[in-house]
Amino acid sequence: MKITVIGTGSFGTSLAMVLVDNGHDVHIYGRNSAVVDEINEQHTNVNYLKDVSIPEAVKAVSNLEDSISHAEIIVLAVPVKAMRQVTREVHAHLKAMHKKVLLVHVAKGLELDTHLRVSEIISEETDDETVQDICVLSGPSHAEEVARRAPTTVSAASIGSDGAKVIQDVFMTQYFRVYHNDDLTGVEIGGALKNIIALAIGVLHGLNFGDNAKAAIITRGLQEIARLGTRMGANPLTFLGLTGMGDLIVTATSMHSRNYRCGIMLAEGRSVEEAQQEMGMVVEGVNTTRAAYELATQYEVEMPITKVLYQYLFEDISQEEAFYALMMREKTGETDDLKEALQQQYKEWTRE
Ligand SMILES: NC(=O)C1=CN([C@@H]2O[C@H](COP(=O)(O)OP(=O)(O)OC[C@H]3O[C@@H](n4cnc5c(N)ncnc54)[C@H](OP(=O)(O)O)[C@@H]3O)[C@@H](O)[C@H]2O)C=CC1
Ligand SMILES: O=C(CO)COP(=O)(O)O
Repeated sequence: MKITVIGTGSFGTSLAMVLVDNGHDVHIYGRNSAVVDEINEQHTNVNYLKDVSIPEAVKAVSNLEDSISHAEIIVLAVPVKAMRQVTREVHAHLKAMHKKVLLVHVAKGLELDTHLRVSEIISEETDDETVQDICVLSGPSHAEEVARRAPTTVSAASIGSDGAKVIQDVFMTQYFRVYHNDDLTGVEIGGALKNIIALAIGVLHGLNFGDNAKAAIITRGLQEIARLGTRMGANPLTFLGLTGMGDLIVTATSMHSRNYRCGIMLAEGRSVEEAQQEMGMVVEGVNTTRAAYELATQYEVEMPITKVLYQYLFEDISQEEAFYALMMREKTGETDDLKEALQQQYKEWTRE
């Protein structure tokens, strides 16, 4: 198929490689012409993927209109904060061309202010005349490992009933296994909120709090992700899958993760702005912590780790205060909320 990836960053580049390996005719659009030239001439993208040789079949382009006229499927691989503007531009070109495509995004975060999931942003900026379906591809998939063709598993979900299965076919290769999942909300919430927990674990690592504390934050973090997710309509089981526990493990335990590394930098004394600047790549967990904290307040869901990280990032609470707030909060049962969500889900299944 003819596919255009929008975004010549780390994940966009590695996905373009997967698609070329799978026999597709792939263009990758980048706004930075130096990166576009580097991909076409050197077959590298050193600022985003070190020691990676990009197949010559990946054709980089710097003209958005041309890249869209090429595509039957468009993969949006830009950060959440750019998603609305990029989608708006893509939609305008599609409209002018009287063209309809399948859209798939791979971004992991929530929009600041609106708190929307990425498929909801895309929905707002497109219509049925330009878009067949809106899909997400998400799961434990560090770009650095995908680009060296290391075995990777992800999930696809979509607004319509067909998109996810088309995306499963399009991306699936020997080393990149794709599942489909009918829980779009759960897939997007898991992918977005794991970045908060990875950032928090990075801080713990930097402060040398130890492995017990890391296990606690990963486990309790998954609980609070599931708590908010199920209140937003997600299936609780999704959080035990690739886009929940899977992505949380890969992000909260790996030096590939920008969120984890950003947490370490914060613990070493860098400001949020300095850490993001030094990273040179997107750290979605910062904005998503703010959005999730506000959503938790709106839905009246308890998210103690998200709240403490929010205060650490934006309100300057001390490490001691953060530690005390988590360890000495009111006593609770371990599985109470999740039990309720599972009972609710079970009622839905048995009604069907
Ligand atoms: N890296 C990973 O391992 C994974 C990342 N993701 C998710 O994918 C999304 C993208 O991440 P990733 O590729 O890593 O990010 P990077 O920071 O590596 O790259 C972002 C890319 O988006 C481009 N970009 C930013 N704003 C615009 C814009 N307005 N118009 C066009 N291009 C734009 C940047 O261009 P420029 O170079 O000019 O700044 C850059 O090429 C994130 O939401 C991330 O969470 C998901 C799974 C794995
Ligand atoms: O989502 C990722 C792996 O699945 C990458 O996480 P980071 O954005 O923290 O690097």
